[in-house]
Amino acid sequence: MSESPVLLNKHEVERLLTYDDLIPRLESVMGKFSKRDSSEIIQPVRSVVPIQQHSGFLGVMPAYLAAEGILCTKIVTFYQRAEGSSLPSTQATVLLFHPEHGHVTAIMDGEAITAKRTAAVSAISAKLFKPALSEVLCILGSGQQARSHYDVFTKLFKFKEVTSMKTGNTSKSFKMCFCVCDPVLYTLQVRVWSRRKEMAQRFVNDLQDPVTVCSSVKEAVIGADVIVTATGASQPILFGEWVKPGAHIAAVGACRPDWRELDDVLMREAVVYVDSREGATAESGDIILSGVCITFHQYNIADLSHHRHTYSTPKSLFSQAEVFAELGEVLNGSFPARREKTTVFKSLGNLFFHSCDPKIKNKMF
Ligand SMILES: NC(=O)C1=CN([C@@H]2O[C@H](COP(=O)(O)OP(=O)(O)OC[C@H]3O[C@@H](n4cnc5c(N)ncnc54)[C@H](O)[C@@H]3O)[C@@H](O)[C@H]2O)C=CC1
Ligand SMILES: O=C([O-])C1=[NH+]CCC1
Repeated sequence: MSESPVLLNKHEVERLLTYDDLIPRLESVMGKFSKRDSSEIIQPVRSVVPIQQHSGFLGVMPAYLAAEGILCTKIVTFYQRAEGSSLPSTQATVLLFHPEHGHVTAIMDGEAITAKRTAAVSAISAKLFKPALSEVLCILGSGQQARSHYDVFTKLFKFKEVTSMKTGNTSKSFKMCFCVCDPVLYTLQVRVWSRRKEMAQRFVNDLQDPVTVCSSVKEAVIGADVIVTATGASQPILFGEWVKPGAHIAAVGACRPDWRELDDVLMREAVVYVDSREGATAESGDIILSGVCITFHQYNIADLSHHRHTYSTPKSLFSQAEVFAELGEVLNGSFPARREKTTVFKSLGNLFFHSCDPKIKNKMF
């Protein structure tokens, strides 16, 4: 009989899964995933069961990494919760299997995995696409994802080095000036917006460093270099006309085909990157619904008497946003990072198997 599976609770997963390990591992597996070599990685688009009476969903996300001997699945539920609900809106469990014998070897809390994985992938997108000089980070939402994004973004991008300074600068964004021509360090300014201002205030109260609470999305995003959208919104909340040209948006919410966080203008004008092309086509309302509100199609149909007629039905004045590349395709060198443009990274969370990282596996044996 097979041994009992190892159980890893949220606290243990949080301790074992560090951003320092997670980020390079994710970069490597995303690059491999985008090569679609099924002898290396198999991960189909997740299956999702709607739980209509309770505004929720159950997702099953299996994956197999042959070379690393990782066979696993995440089981996740996500709900649209009322503001201030004490229940988490995303909950998950990750199961690891013995690839040869098929028994379960580990059962891990997936909430911490989901929070850290998602934020780490967004941070990788920001490393690749954010403007070279990024001083203002804006976070829309104040929940679990907002917090993990705050943690990793401020860890990675807190201080920016400017090497070309000739004189000391008195601008308030500069924190220290060692001496003329030395690198100058300045603090990243962080702004946060949430539907209810007190929720944003509560978010900020838990943090060490100063963060500005904004009263509107517009106020929060104007002039921002990097914007994270991590809300449960199902209608656009971020409008392209407010977004600074060249900014980078990590769009984390709106993971259903009929949910959106970003408007058509932004989706059309930005260069759009995704975690998985198939996932984006099946699940991203920001992509699927962009440009479809005003539609007219013209097509010819041979009728029964063999005369061709032109039929007019709604046709797109604006076509659907196009996916430019997967993050993995940039990481593996197949597509460029168009940092000079406004960029959107539309995250759906299809990649999670990095969480079964060697440290967690070591813990099991
Ligand atoms: N891309 C990915 O890999 C993942 C995406 N998600 C999605 O990210 C979003 C945030 O997830 P969590 O932080 O776990 O949720 P949460 O419940 O902890 O936080 C949700 C935030 O969105 C706000 N919000 C809810 N409805 C809103 C609306 N209609 N308009 C504006 N703000 C609204 C809430 O005030 C709260 O600040 C959800 O849509 C979730 O499904 C979650 C996990 C992974
Ligand atoms: O990757 C994930 O676990 C999820 N993505 C969207 C909701 C849950």
